[in-house]
Amino acid sequence: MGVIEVSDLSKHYGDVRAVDGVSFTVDAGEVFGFLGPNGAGKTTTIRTLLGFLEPTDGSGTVLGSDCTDEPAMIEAKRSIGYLPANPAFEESATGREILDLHGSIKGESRRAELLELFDPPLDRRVREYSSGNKQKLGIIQSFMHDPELVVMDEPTSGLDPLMQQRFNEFVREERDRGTTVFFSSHVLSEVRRVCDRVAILRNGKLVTTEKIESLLDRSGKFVHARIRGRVGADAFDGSAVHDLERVVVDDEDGDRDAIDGADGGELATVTEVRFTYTGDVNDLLTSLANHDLLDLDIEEAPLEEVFMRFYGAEDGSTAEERGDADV
Ligand SMILES: Nc1ncnc2c1ncn2[C@@H]1O[C@H](COP(=O)(O)OP(=O)(O)OP(=O)(O)O)[C@@H](O)[C@H]1O
Repeated sequence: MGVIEVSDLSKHYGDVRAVDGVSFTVDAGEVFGFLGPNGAGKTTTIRTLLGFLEPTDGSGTVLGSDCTDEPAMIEAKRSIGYLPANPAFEESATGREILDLHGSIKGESRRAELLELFDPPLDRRVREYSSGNKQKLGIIQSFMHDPELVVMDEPTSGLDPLMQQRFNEFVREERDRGTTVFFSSHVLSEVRRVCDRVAILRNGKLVTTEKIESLLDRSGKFVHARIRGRVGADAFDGSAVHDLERVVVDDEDGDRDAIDGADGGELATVTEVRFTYTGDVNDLLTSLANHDLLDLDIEEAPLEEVFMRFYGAEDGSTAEERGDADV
């Protein structure tokens, strides 16, 4: 049995189908990313699973407890850590008082260790906290009783890049200790570093559940190259190249400074190409090696691109289903 099991779960607010027939399973010891754009239904799913909202239809269990069974959920929550989106701590309390309170209810065996990693100003009142410090307090609060499962709603919002990196390392170590982690995000680059699997939600429906590597393989790389000389549109042709943009910049006035990086005594011409690449990366490097490169960037395609490529249409049909040529 999965640590979280969701079967045909729906939650409607009047006419709004916030969650609409969603099914997935989170296995013990995995880091599972719950991805989707704003308004996709991530928070509603999480709050329903934790028993804060009544499902309209379908079912969910967390650590074996039915999410609609209040006494069972109270018991299960001893072994669950939860970090809501925008945690609402008592504003007049200090961080220390908040941790003391949570510790007295659920336990705090890992408090000191967590405070070494995430260090909010404990003696200040929460109303004076920055959003990043609130988030750090929330992370400590959700892990300090050493739960089996931690559920987090957009955990890195408000954290600076260094803290985000520390959080990612921490989550990987947690997985190695056997903790199951389920967290929502709308940023693929954020989850790709830590997740084993992801589910992608759109308009309340699940569009895919898959291993992060296979999603990244399918979504491809974003390539941006600056090439000395004039390069024809056919130089980067082929079924693995998508959304090719090519700009040729001629330095007709002989003003060499106009083209950054194009040096030498001759008139400079530079071709800039940008495209998404979904083929074998060795083939990409072979074709790039045929050119005199001035600069090259290759990075993971951003989630927005992945959405557009696979789930772009408003009706939820994928480009593949619509038979778009450029897939
Ligand atoms: N209490 C409510 N009453 C009516 N509609 C609601 C309510 N809460 C959420 N919704 C709607 O349900 C849909 C899903 O919202 P939800 O907050 O679950 O999405 P989300 O994926 O968590 O978004 P975000 O990334 O912006 O937090 C949205 O259309 C939202 O407007």
